[in-house]
Amino acid sequence: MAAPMGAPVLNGSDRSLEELVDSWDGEATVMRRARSTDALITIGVHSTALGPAAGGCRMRTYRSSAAAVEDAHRLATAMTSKLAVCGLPFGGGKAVLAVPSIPEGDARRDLLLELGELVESLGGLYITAPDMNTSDVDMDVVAERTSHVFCRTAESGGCGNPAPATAAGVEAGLRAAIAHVFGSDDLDGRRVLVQGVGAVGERLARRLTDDGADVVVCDIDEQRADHLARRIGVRAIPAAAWLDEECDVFAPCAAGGILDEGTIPRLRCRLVAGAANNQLRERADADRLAARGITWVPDYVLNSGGVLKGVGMELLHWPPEEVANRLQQVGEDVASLLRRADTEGQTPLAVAETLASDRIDAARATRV
Ligand SMILES: NC(=O)c1ccc[n+]([C@@H]2O[C@H](COP(=O)([O-])OP(=O)(O)OC[C@H]3O[C@@H](n4cnc5c(N)ncnc54)[C@H](O)[C@@H]3O)[C@@H](O)[C@H]2O)c1
Repeated sequence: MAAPMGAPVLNGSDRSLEELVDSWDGEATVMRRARSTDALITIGVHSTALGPAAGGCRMRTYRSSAAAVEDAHRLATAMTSKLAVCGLPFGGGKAVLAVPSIPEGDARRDLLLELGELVESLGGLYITAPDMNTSDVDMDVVAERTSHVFCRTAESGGCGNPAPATAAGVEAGLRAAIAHVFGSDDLDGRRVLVQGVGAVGERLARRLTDDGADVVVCDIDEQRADHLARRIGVRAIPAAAWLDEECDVFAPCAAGGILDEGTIPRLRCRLVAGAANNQLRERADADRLAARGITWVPDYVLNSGGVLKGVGMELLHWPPEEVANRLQQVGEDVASLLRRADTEGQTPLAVAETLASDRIDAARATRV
């Protein structure tokens, strides 16, 4: 699966496929070589303790099949925690479409149909949705082969693009975290650096600007950041300068793995709260942040708005007002998580992990 020059490739670790499958604590690793294109379809089902495994379908380029499986495992594991913390009756899963380059036209359609067939063959064990490089329009195609899919287009009866709901949930949680750290949720003049102004980051930057925050944006696509900055009247900085920018809040809304032993000592903020999945390179990074006195809101607690809307509307048939309430609830969840972390002298990550595992253990206990 050689990648073309210039395509962003995820390398993964050097572990073999066998090691990855043997060492994962998930329930199932499903792999299928696509018939139509040079692609590997892999689905990680991490846990069905709370219900069928739900989670998005990521399309991207990987160095190897092992790197793709590793990503599916990592993302599925995070979905288990996200859905458990949200209190939703679903487990965690994730699909990865590992492609040499992002397909368009018929090749894309054929690949999505094959994903639909694979999902259908699992009989409801896993329910798919959009993720990186896939959209609600793609989910309409997947739905031609399976009913186990959510976040289809509004025209097809789905909830549409989840990004606006994700951004709304992030803002609610971010305000609660600001109140916790700074003593007031007033955004007026509060400097927030938004890294990545794609589907979620752009919406978050707009919302925060409307509410009076002093927003600074950056993106590896520097033209995108500059355009947005001009349109909403904020400042853009070069993507590489994110560690040099002094701010109250750093809101990562781009890639994962950005917080590690190299970057954490250089952060110039008191709070890190953003939408990006898997922000920590390793678990110990939560302790490194705490040791520096920086409050970090676990990403899967803050970025649950999209899944709350998709699952709520399409799988649990919540009315619109219930969806809106649940998005605001992200703020209350973050506030109570941060309070508990302070009271118990634990990191917010440790508290979120306990919350998730308590819910999963309680569900297992009632089944026995
Ligand atoms: N879309 C959702 O509803 C949703 C839900 C939950 C979590 N997330 C997570 O939030 C993050 C953003 O999602 P999105 O849907 O907005 O993605 P997107 O692809 O629309 O936007 C990502 C943006 O980040 C930029 N970017 C990538 N790497 C960068 C880097 N190193 N520095 C600066 N900018 C960089 C890209 O150029 C792009 O503009 C991802 O980590 C995603 O997994 C998204």
